Amino acid sequence: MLVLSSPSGAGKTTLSRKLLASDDRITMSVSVTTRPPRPGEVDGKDYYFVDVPTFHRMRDEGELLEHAVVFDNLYGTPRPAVELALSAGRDVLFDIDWQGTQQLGETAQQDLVKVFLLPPTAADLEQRLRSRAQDSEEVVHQRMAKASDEISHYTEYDYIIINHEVDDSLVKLTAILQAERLKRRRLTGLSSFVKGLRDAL
Ligand SMILES: Nc1nc2c(ncn2[C@@H]2O[C@H](COP(=O)(O)OP(=O)(O)O)[C@@H](O)[C@H]2O)c(=O)[nH]1
Ligand SMILES: Nc1ncnc2c1ncn2[C@@H]1O[C@H](COP(=O)(O)OP(=O)(O)O)[C@@H](O)[C@H]1O
Repeated sequence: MLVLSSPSGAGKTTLSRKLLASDDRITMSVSVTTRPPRPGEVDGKDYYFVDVPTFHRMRDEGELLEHAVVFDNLYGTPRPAVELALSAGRDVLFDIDWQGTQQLGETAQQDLVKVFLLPPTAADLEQRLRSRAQDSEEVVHQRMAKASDEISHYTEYDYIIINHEVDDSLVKLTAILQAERLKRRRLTGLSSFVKGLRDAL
């Protein structure tokens, strides 16, 4: 389970799309949210857009692996898709905030790799939020105001990427993923492979 968190606008969505396009062993976890869709966002692809009662029902029936309030909206990770992907041996990428990351860590610390993305400067962050051109001035202000609080959680993450240039950040994220996949405890079938090797020697 690879988690990518950052203050809004640092580039999580952009980097996630690039990783998904370049690695066929990882699946995106599509969250549910009560936030209204932005122009161009597709239901079931970017998010599952639901109303508040539907979100509450999913939460109450245990259908969410984690959930949190972010910028006055509800967000959560549907459990079945994640469990299905993991049991099929796939990796899962999460674009979730620090609250959700903490909740995943409570049950799956060993299976979690946590990456925090930082903007190079405050001015870059503001410019990226504006360049997305999908949020109102008020929403941009609200997100800038929250950025410092979000960033304060960077110490809870395993890896930090300062997102200067997207392709360079992708190289770094891919390196993290490859190294984590090679951790001895994550290599299924390793002991029988080594046994076979040793028996042949
Ligand atoms: N805990 C949690 N956070 C989420 C989830 N989905 C998205 N988020 C976070 O909610 C925040 C706002 O997301 P969004 O409205 O798409 O805005 P953006 O980050 O500016 O693109 C971001 O920090 C996301 O990482 C989720 O399922 N659970
Ligand atoms: N490394 C980067 N350099 C310049 N612009 C970027 C970079 N990464 C993302 N952006 C732009 O910044 C805006 C916000 O990026 P996005 O991926 O939506 O952020 P997040 O998902 O973290 O809120 C988008 O317009 C995106 O094209």
